[in-house]
Amino acid sequence: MAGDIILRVEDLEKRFGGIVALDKVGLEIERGKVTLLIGPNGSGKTTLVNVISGFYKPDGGRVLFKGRDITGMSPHEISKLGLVRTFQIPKPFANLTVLENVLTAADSPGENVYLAGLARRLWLGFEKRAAARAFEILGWVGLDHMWDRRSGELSGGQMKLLEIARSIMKGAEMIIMDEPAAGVNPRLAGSIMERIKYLAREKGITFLIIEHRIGLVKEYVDWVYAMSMGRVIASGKPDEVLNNPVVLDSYLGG
Ligand SMILES: Nc1ncnc2c1ncn2[C@@H]1O[C@H](COP(=O)(O)OP(=O)(O)OP(=O)(O)O)[C@@H](O)[C@H]1O
Repeated sequence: MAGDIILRVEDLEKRFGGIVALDKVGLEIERGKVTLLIGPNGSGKTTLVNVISGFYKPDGGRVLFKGRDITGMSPHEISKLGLVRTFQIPKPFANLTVLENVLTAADSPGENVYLAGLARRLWLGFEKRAAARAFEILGWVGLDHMWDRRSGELSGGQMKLLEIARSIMKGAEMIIMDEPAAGVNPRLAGSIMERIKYLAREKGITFLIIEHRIGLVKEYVDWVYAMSMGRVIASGKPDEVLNNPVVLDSYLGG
């Protein structure tokens, strides 16, 4: 794939006892695109994103983000560099409003501010900027009209959009998402994917998504990687990969 490569994975290996979960996996993700990772159960998709985002240490190979070797860094360090994995919003956060949920994802100005004795003035300035930024991001995901609603009142689909908003507030340039279309009806799944596509096209945010409901998402993605038994078995434009006999066989075999 040509273009600006934001993430490169080289010869990644991960074993669990005798199981080879990743067998020299390599891939390239282009900036500002939506890339879909598919494969039958147990093919290594979750292990791959766990290694990329720092939750597992690989047994071999490298992960390069924006040209920098991030292999073996902690999830927190990786997230600070702009590669963020979304997670379900924790239960206690359901009582916060939509805006508060986005604000809690912001980086505070840090301890030095307090030590400087200028705390209050700087803090207020920070809060004002953070609130303006949070509103802007809520607009991008189409939740700005719900800013003062309790997050617990949101639908499953809106919660997914809130997860994305929190990631962007954290400074994400690339977002890894597990099953954005899971548990939402097909029409809503389409509107979530429409937003993801918009954020990629218009805001330059890169997405890597794992999704089992391929039919619902394929029209919104730019590139597909297919895995089977710990290896990448095909990559290309969605229709090419999804009609590839090797890929179809891997699902039948699984
Ligand atoms: N923590 C672990 N300990 C032991 N084996 C694991 C662990 N995580 C994954 N595996 C094994 O590694 C292989 C790849 O699993 P992985 O969960 O990455 O696949 P997947 O493609 O994400 O599957 P699914 O679509 O079902 O989520 C499987 O054989 C799985 O049993």
